[in-house]
Amino acid sequence: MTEPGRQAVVSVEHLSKHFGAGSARVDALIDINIEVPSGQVVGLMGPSGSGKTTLLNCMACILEPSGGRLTLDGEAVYDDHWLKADLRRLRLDKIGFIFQYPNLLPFLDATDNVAVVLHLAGLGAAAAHKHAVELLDYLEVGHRKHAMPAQLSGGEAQRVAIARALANRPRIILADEPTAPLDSARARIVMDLLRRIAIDQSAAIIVVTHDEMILDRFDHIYRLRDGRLETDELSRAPAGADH
Ligand SMILES: Nc1ncnc2c1ncn2[C@@H]1O[C@H](COP(=O)(O)OP(=O)(O)OP(=O)(O)O)[C@@H](O)[C@H]1O
Repeated sequence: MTEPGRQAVVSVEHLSKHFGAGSARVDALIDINIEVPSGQVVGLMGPSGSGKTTLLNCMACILEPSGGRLTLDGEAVYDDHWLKADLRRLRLDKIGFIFQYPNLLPFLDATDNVAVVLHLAGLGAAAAHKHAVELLDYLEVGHRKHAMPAQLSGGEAQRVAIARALANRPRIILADEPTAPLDSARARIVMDLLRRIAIDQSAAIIVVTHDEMILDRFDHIYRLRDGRLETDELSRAPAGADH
């Protein structure tokens, strides 16, 4: 929930999404309302088929909602239709993506996996390399900067992927099961890094997860069931308060 006077970085109002029509119609999202302020990491949970990925894809402007409103970083982007012509640009400017598997380029070392994105974003090669090393240090994986993806552990590879997702300094980070392949200790390290990023970058981070071991790492948990948000949203103490 957004505290008074604190602007939501992600605001979803009365959002709906259906697929198909007539007897084949599936109501994947029904009247969803979510607000995520800066500095918060929120979880999106629910059984298989409850609408988590559909909601994440709508927030990412990858999937067009069927109705409602979506505001990202103070900009209205959807109000019963897209309000922005260039959704690709919007994604590049505002959103970082983290996936279940890091999807690193196997023929580039850790540094170049990050630098290539910075270079695509317009930095010169030397500046991209320097900033890539800074990002790897920030993600506490700087000591592996010369390692090839095949030489990285699952947790290290995910941290390199997170460094890559930060290349455009996004205010919004959307993560789809980022800790699924990790053991509990590594999952907690990744979640603690996401928290640090949310605070340092005034970002809003939304994590789809089934991982019960990281529940205490979220500021809020939103639970979906059959396309609806359950009303008994669990409010958690800010992570870090008790450890
Ligand atoms: N492209 C599509 N066409 C038709 N139906 C779809 C499509 N995408 C999703 N659905 C349906 O929408 C509902 C929500 O699916 P969604 O993938 O968002 O669930 P989920 O909670 O992410 O599930 P999981 O945990 O298994 O990934 C499901 O009934 C699914 O079958």
